[in-house]
Amino acid sequence: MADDVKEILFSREDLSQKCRELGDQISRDYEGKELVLVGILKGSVVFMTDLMKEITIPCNIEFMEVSSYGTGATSSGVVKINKDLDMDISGKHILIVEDIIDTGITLSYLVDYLKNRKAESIEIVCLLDKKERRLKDIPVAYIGYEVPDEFIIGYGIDYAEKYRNLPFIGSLKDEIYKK
Ligand SMILES: O=P(O)(O)OC[C@H]1O[C@H](OP(=O)(O)OP(=O)(O)O)[C@H](O)[C@@H]1O
Ligand code: HPA
Ligand SMILES: [Mg+2]
Repeated sequence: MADDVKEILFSREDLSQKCRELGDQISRDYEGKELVLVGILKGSVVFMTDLMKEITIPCNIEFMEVSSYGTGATSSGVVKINKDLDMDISGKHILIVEDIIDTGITLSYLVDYLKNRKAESIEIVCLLDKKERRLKDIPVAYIGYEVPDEFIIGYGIDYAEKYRNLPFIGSLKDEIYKK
């Protein structure tokens, strides 16, 4: 699996430090508010578990499962909701926890989808931002790192369902996905 990595972009240590920084900032910003973290499966699974441990104020956690990439390296453009929220989010402060924003199609669809549920606020924390490829503009309140226009894997993020269990974030060798 590690042989398929072109370059390690963020180490285990970098990522744990980044979660600490984001957790501190979120804890300050949401002090006294009813915070619900909404992890977007599957990609956000590792980021969500690391980030939530660094948040020092009370919060609920929820998950949605959303997909648009399938086994390819480009967005299908069609966002599929495989699992919706379990709780009523009216009056709550929603913080969507996402691993990567690329075209922006997934997050803009999601925010639109959740808009009429009477949440007090809806914001996004996204670990990685691949700015160069953006097709849909969407404001992201908290961003971990900017990444180059490479196919990213590891720390929950897959190519065709593989590499999610790598403990670091890297780019995938071109020959693996540009066939
Ligand atoms: O900004 P976009 O171009 O929409 O891309 C970002 C989305 O793509 C990936 O999800 P994917 O559809 O691969 O599902 P997964 O999280 O289960 O891997 C990633 O986890 C984001 O949700
Ligand atoms: O670079 C990426 N890697 C994996 N999944 C993704 N979904 C959007 N961009 C990416
Ligand atoms: Mg994926």
